[in-house]
Amino acid sequence: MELVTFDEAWARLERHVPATINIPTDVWNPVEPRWLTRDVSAAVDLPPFSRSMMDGYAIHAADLRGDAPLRVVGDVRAGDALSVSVTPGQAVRVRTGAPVPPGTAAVVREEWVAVEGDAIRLLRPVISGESVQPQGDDARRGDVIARAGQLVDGQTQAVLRAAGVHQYTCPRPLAAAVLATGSELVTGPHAEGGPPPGHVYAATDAFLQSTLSHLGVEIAAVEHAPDDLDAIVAAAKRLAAKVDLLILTGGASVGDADYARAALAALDDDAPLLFERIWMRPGAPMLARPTSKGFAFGLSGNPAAAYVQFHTLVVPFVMRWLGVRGARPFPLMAVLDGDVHMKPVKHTRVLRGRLRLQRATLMFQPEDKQSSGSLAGLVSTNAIARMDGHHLARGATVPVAWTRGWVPSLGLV
Ligand SMILES: Nc1nc2c(c(=O)[nH]1)N[C@H]1C(S)=C(S)[C@@H](COP(=O)(O)OP(=O)(O)OC[C@H]3O[C@@H](n4cnc5c(N)ncnc54)[C@H](O)[C@@H]3O)O[C@H]1N2
Ligand code: MOO
Repeated sequence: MELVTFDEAWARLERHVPATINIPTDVWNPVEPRWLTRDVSAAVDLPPFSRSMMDGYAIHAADLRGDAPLRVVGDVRAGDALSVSVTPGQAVRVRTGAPVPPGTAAVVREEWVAVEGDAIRLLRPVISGESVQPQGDDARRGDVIARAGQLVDGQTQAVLRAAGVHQYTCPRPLAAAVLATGSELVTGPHAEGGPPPGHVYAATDAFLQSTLSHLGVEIAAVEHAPDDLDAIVAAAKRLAAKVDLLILTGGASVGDADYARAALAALDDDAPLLFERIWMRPGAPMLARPTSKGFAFGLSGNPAAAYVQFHTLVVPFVMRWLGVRGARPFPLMAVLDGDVHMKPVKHTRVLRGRLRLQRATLMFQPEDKQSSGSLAGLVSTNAIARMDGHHLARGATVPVAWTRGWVPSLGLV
């Protein structure tokens, strides 16, 4: 069976990212993370009118440094339409957020004036433009305010709304299904006294689901199937016809009860398997192929191996699919905090561990246990690191990717 290098596996995936169907999205709906497929321009000036930044008095250019009393001729509140203007010798009371009247050179905050009946007197000179935000100061109508590839979350939506944008364009949300295979899997609530002999509790779909959900992918189904070729093929076909992304786990290796390859091959259309084994450890047995609705992966049964396959290749692939232009495996570099010695193998090793900031340096500390049978460390794992070769000394620089903490990592690709 052909083994491909890690970089070749990514190159093949990159060439097969499905085309997205772009849909208009309403800026007033709460949003899962989305990525823009087109630049967005401001529909109105931001702010839409010149406004006061303080509670105070709008005054004319002729009165910025005078100490003569200024007659207060009007009062404008936030939300009011303007009906007065400011002329020399006059002031208009304004509130924070109110439009400033025509003729305004500055707003003097109310702490800086003495009120004398229906007039005010400046307690200090004011500079031109003080406490006034001009119309279009932040962005002008027609300016590009968010570029294609930009993350849209509540923060971006706030800007789009403020700039009068009602809709933006991003890929249609993806739906995914997970099919966990293995007759040994116990999928219900924990039984008293542990699982039946020879059985294990299903684990992998928990992190697949949560990470995909964080990316805004809808989880349409999570199913389990025993090691039975017909059952797995039937479930895989049914799910692949329904969702954009199908992830099979287990049975990815070469045993006579390993059916992932047959199940993926049986999917309706005749798209090729892009690869079925990678020079990667853990995580060598991994399958990938386009489907008529999208894409399917077969991940290793070992949860730790599946975790590595998922975060190295599936997550950046899905992010590309969602429109994150820069998404790629191991987008960051970190300094290794510990020596790593491994058996010499031809594989690209992927280490699980913890990223943390030490002063201004990102440090990666590998977990003690790196075997594909070790799962317990994932409780504190928040990153993976790439290791080519079998020895790395403390202080070496390694390519890394976050596996948790989506808010920082989304901005970093
Ligand atoms: N003769 C060979 N045997 C194996 C090879 C090989 O090259 N030749 N490759 C090994 C490698 S490397 C890996 S990784 C595993 C992957 O095998 P499968 O994808 O076929 O996985 P399974 O056999 O189905 O399961 C492996 C292991 O993981 C447990 N498991 C499965 N699914 C789950 C789940 N959802 N939650 C928790 N645990 C799960 C399962 O009980 C097994 O213990 O193959 C090697 N074998
Ligand atoms: O590829 Mo396997 O995950 O090394 O055990």
